[in-house]
Amino acid sequence: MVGMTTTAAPATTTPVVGFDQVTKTYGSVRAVDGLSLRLYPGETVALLGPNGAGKSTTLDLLLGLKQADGGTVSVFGTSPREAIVAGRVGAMLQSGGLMDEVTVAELVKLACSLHPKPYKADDVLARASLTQIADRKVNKLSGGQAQRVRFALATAGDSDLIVLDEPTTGMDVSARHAFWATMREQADQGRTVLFATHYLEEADAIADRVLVLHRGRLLADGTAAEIKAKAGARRVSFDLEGEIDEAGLRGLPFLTSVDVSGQTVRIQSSDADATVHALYGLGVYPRNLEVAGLGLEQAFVAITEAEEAKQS
Ligand SMILES: Nc1ncnc2c1ncn2[C@@H]1O[C@H](COP(=O)(O)OP(=O)(O)OP(=O)(O)O)[C@@H](O)[C@H]1O
Repeated sequence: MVGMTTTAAPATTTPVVGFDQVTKTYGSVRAVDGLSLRLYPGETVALLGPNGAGKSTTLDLLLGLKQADGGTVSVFGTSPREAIVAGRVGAMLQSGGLMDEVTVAELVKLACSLHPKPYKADDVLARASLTQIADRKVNKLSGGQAQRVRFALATAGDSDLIVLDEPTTGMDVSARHAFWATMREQADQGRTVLFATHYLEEADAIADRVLVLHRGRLLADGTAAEIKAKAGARRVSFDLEGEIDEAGLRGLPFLTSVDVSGQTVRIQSSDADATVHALYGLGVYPRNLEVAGLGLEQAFVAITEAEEAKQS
């Protein structure tokens, strides 16, 4: 696993979230498998993983919506339930149903009235860009607008931990930007933000720590840069003239993938220097040669595929 996060937390600091050897099974499926992790104040943490990796189950355990079969889950040193009752946790869940027959403003006011440390409803509406549609019935909202209402409910009061399960699904580009700008403000004020996402570019841009889950286990834990470095591979692209000997290219050492499109070749290699050296050995002369590190998305695919290969 990638080395621990760069966030230096003193050993005496009570973690915001503590998972200690946590396991959760559904029948024969181990959704969470001996998971241990600690989150500290002020961290913005992205939880990544392929479908079925256990992200939602992890968040449900953390919110006390599901009980672990083994291990312990603590939030601010107490049980999830106690932390939630104390108003320390705001959450936005993937499939959280919204009451239908009420207006956006009524629903947000209700959430504020239930929060132990509420914000003013008008401020919550404004922050989620809902003021214009405050009088609209919740069942008349578009998918992206409904997401913004869920976001408003998660930020109805002054919580220290904000948990978001795929928060920007369905939001358009400007709604996403506004959403993450607000989340940055929340983190800058010392709150911990934990979000599960399939948008790796969001994780790369927003998170200062990235957790990669796979089959309920933590495969990597570090900054986005550390995760990219862990994948090790590099992208090499170049143009060739004339007929391209694809079979020859596929025989190059250290390759993890080859893609030929027209006269352009894109490869991934775990040792780009050796691969390029061998390329010249084939007697071909690459033009416009570029070597670059992996993006977070490619690194994520490389790490999870390598794990799949190990297990199969
Ligand atoms: N209530 C349930 N009953 C049975 N199996 C479940 C239940 N909830 C989740 N699972 C299984 O547990 C595993 C982890 O599911 P989970 O929803 O936590 O993954 P995820 O990483 O959030 O996936 P996705 O990215 O698709 O949302 C999957 O194999 C899933 O099928």
